[in-house]
Amino acid sequence: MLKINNAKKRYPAFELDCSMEVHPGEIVGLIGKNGAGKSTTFSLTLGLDRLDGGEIELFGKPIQELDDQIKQKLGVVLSDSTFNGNLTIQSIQNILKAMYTKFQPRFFEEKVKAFELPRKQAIRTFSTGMKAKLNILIALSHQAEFLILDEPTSGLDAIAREEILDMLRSYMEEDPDRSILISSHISSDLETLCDQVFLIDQGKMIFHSDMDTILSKYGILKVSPSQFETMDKSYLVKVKDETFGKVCLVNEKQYYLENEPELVVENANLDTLFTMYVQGESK
Ligand SMILES: Nc1ncnc2c1ncn2[C@@H]1O[C@H](COP(=O)(O)OP(=O)(O)OP(=O)(O)O)[C@@H](O)[C@H]1O
Repeated sequence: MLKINNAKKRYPAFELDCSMEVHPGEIVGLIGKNGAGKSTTFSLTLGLDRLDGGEIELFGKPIQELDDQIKQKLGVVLSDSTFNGNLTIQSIQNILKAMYTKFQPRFFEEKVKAFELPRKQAIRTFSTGMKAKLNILIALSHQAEFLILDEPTSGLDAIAREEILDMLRSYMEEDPDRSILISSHISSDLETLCDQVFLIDQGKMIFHSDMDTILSKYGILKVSPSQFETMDKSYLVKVKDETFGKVCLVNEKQYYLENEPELVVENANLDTLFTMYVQGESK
């Protein structure tokens, strides 16, 4: 679906060099703190920015050859993407109908109603949440094979976020070959949705794993300085100083549960893993 091989972008104060893949049937999450390079990766993937090196292939074709046929197969939400603010949902629907051969008017109208979005009001008057809902509806409205979603749930309350995540799950269930690449600041959203997760920091991919491995293997140990001195460090990935001692990220929590019963082993989630990878030190 998508293959990014050492894609490079150089700005005066930032350099991106990243590789990642999205296979058919996968939901892949991209996490990174503000300014890590997520939006730059998305822009390069869509050919909106010029590559300074490396290769990107979408549907098996170099991104430089992105044509209308491929664009029909993509559903996109970009953080700054929106239609002209004077347009209404009514007029946007007409535009989408003309743009996409597989535009689904019934789906679009049903969801507009379900989200209680006004059809005849200029979209510049919409709240952040209303705009976010509209953007995701637009991306889902033409039976795309691949969704590329940069922060699609940003600005949404918990209930609306869950509705969007459910829509994405239904979208995947309709066709096993569909894929999603999604970024979010809200790790819990990605945790319940994604099959694979990539972590980007300062323009580089610093971690990649499938979600099952993260949840089943990774753990957090909170240890005193003396416990840290004596503990087995074979599966220690990152360490961070805290007032009580150290927080340790380990990638074989079962080993510590079985062999170091005096240590408290907590499950790692995407949030803790992200924090430890970005703020922690390697052993
Ligand atoms: N056109 C540009 N010119 C110069 N620097 C840029 C340009 N676009 C992005 N950058 C820089 O590239 C870096 C990465 O930005 P990017 O928007 O990709 O981060 P991000 O991970 O999407 O952040 P956020 O979560 O805040 O949206 C930032 O330091 C940003 O200032």
